[in-house]
Amino acid sequence: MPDMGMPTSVTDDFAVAEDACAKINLALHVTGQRADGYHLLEMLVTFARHGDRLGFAPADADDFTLSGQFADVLAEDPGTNLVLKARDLLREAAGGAPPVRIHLEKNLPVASGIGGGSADAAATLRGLLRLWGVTLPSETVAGLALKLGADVPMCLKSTPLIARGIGEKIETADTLPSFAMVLANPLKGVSTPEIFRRLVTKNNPPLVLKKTPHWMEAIRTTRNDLEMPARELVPEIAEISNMLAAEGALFTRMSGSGATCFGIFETPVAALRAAERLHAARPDWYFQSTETFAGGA
Ligand SMILES: C[C@@](CO)(OP(=O)(O)O)[C@H](O)COP(=O)(O)OP(=O)(O)OC[C@H]1O[C@@H](n2ccc(N)nc2=O)[C@H](O)[C@@H]1O
Ligand SMILES: Nc1ncnc2c1ncn2[C@@H]1O[C@H](COP(=O)(O)OP(=O)(O)O)[C@@H](O)[C@H]1O
Repeated sequence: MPDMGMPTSVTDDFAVAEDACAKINLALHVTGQRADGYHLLEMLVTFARHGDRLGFAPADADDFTLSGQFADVLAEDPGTNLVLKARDLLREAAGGAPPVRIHLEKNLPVASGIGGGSADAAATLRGLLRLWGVTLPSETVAGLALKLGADVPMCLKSTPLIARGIGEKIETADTLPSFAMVLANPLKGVSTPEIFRRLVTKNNPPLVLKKTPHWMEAIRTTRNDLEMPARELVPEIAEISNMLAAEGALFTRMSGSGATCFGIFETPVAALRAAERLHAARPDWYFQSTETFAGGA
């Protein structure tokens, strides 16, 4: 059932717990391409209260367990989980660290444009730094994050921001307000490289945010350049966006490379009611009401 935030979790019993909040690309402009093929991006990004949840505790031997709505997808191949990559990378950077038990409650759909894997990797870095009592320079931690994925440095911050490059050049967006939102996904995984391959124009106009106190106005003038190729690949993206709009969303857009779309609603109650109705109409799809964090907190 849709809810407004983080429910109680099995991870609450762990020595250290961390939220891995969903990343929402409010805007994503593709402005060029690097020599190595990676695309240059300019993004306005915020984070939702809803997300995965991780627990960390001392143990006799390393251990990793999974639970949650979307655990099954990852349970097939736990050894390749980004959580373990983050653990191993941090342990190496710290010059060794004791065994640890990690639990991941997987509430976010996988490969869905809201950066669940990146948020889990970032939460692992934050959680293990705390559990192990390790202090590293912030640039070192940011470097480890970027090694784990382009979105991981942003997820490390989990606060509204503008990111450039491939996501590593970050400035906080301190005046961005909180939004009441419904996340909607037809539960069709989307391959990020495939969406980038389908891009026709790679030198689109940059992200220009009008200096206005009305952020919704500013966001309306921006784009997600990956939405058109994603719609061609997954027709349900158009359908689910129309469903959000029909439920009263003030604004809808796809996040990242999809297929998750978000609808911004007037109030948290309006978002909750919309998610309930959408869930009743399509119980096989994913609808989640949530609120995003305000900047400058
Ligand atoms: C599009 C974004 C926007 O926040 O989010 P998601 O859709 O993943 O949530 C990210 O830039 C996703 O970055 P990242 O997390 O590194 O992408 P991956 O899934 O690892 O896919 C990597 C592949 O996608 C292509 N790729 C990715 C990022 C980028 N800036 N240019 C690219 O061309 C490359 O072919 C690369 O090998
Ligand atoms: N903890 C994790 N959560 C989600 N995906 C993971 C995780 N660890 C590894 N992956 C792999 O990373 C890929 C991208 O996942 P994800 O971060 O959910 O994508 P997106 O950024 O598009 O939402 C998936 O195909 C999955 O196999």
